[in-house]
Amino acid sequence: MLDPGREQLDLAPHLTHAADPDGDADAAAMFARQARGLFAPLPGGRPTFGFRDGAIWFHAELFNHDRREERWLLVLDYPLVDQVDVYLRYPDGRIEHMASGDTLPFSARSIRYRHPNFWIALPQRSEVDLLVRVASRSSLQAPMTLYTPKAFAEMERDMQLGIGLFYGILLALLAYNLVLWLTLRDPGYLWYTLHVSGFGLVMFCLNGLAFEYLWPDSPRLANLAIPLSMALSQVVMHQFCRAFLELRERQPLADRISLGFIAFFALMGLAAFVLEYRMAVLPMTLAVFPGVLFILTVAVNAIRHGYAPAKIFLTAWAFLLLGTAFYASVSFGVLPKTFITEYGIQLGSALEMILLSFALAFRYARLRFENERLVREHNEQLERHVARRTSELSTALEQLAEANQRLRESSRRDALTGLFNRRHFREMFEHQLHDAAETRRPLTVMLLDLDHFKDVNDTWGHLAGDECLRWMGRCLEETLGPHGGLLARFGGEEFVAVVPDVDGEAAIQLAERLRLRVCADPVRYAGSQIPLSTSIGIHVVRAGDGARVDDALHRADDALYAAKNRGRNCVQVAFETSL
Ligand SMILES: Nc1nc2c(ncn2[C@@H]2O[C@H](COP(=O)(O)OP(=O)(O)OP(=O)(O)O)[C@@H](O)[C@H]2O)c(=O)[nH]1
Repeated sequence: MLDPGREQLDLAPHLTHAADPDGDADAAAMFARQARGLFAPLPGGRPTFGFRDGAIWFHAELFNHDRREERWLLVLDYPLVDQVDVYLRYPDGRIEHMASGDTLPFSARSIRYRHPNFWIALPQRSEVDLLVRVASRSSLQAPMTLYTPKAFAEMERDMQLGIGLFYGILLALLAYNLVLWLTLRDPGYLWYTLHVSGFGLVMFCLNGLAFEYLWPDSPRLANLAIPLSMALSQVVMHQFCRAFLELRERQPLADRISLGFIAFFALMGLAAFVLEYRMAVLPMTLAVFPGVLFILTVAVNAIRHGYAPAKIFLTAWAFLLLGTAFYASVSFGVLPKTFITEYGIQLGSALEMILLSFALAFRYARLRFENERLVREHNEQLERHVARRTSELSTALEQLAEANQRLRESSRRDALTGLFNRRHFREMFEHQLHDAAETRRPLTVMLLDLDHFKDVNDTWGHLAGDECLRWMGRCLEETLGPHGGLLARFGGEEFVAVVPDVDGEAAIQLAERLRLRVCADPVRYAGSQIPLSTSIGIHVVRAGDGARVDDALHRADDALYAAKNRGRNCVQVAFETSL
């Protein structure tokens, strides 16, 4: 009864049905069967029959009480039905026939809509017999609704918004992650993009939109697209999980099982070209559930092993499963039909895709941090290594500098007495002469020679002689050192000293003190006491003399020679020297 004010009517409670296993009965025969009362109520009140050969016929008697609405739209709310034939028998015996379904071109439909639909004329206050024949190689379902044009437009408006939102989200995620993949080249993004594409394509086919928009003139492609898109979506879904959860490295056994699923779905996809529709779709549909359970298990396992990105991954999958459970519970009458429950799969999968995109970003960030940490650690290690090497090098350089310094010093010193050697003395003396000339201050040059030193060697031996030379050095340092004297061994048993700022009597007294110091105590060596004496020649260099090193030394040497001639153990001032 289409009462006044009624805008739409779900036909399921009003339908009876009869099976036609061979699918060859015609409308006249079925009208006759119905008249004989051979049509039965729907099993469980639902027009759902699973995979069935042949056809199912449905019957309803329609009576339009509404004065205004004579034109109604009959919609079969299931897009995958192969063939739908609608017969209307009017009171005058006239029978009208219309056909639709995805074995016919899309243009055969009454209005351009993703579900098969038919305009039905229902004259006022007359009884019309509705007979519908449904045949399909996919699951046989025939949920039918009658709409007034206004009710259909309003219902469809809401539906289009929901569908648009769903595919909009999918497309945005697809484009965004495709760009990310092109930029970052992380395979996870590629498999995610393909997963979204595969899933989107399946939904597009199942919604009937692929037939409407992609291949409206190819019923063959519309039928082939379902198993192909299923196979593709499952292959990339498993591949995405493998890549995201890093199964090859983290769970090798699960990785092999995953590869098994991929091989199965890939083969079934190929087989869809040759196998009958049902043979291809049924095994795949059955394999989807263990596949999903498997993914849940490996995700839980990954979390248990401390792989943090798997948490978001699992949450994403939980949303999809929850959405699917909502949808299924409406089908089984457990939950009421609301926006959330009816569009559970779409909502769940949209949330799943969004969360998976977050999961990918999280995983990528984690990989980047891990990389940065490794690089940082490596750099720190390198820096420590370089610092250690640098400190070793600088220590070695310091040691080398010290050794060089020692070497330089030893090259300046006489090994026996520790005084400067002759070569270094000449350099230093030259500087002193120069400074003295500039500052116009005097310098006293003393040349000393041990007396009869040959006898010392001959009597007590060379080692005793060496000890005497060392003693002589000490006497020089003790006596002239405090006066800033430049002291050197001149050669053999000869010594030289240059004392600055000393001249005249002071110079003679200083030399006398030195001479007396040398002969005051005998040198003690190996139980022997060796008496020593020295002769000293003095020359005083004055400012303005213009004296050179050799001149000064010659003069002092002459004085020394004179001291020797005077009988030794005495101090002699050079003749030309003016004290
Ligand atoms: N033990 C020792 N003797 C040295 C060294 N250098 C030179 N002599 C000795 O010093 C002696 C110098 O002797 P002479 O030049 O004859 O002079 P002298 O015996 O000191 O006599 P006068 O100088 O005339 O008093 C030589 O016997 C050299 O062998 C040395 O490094 N060690």
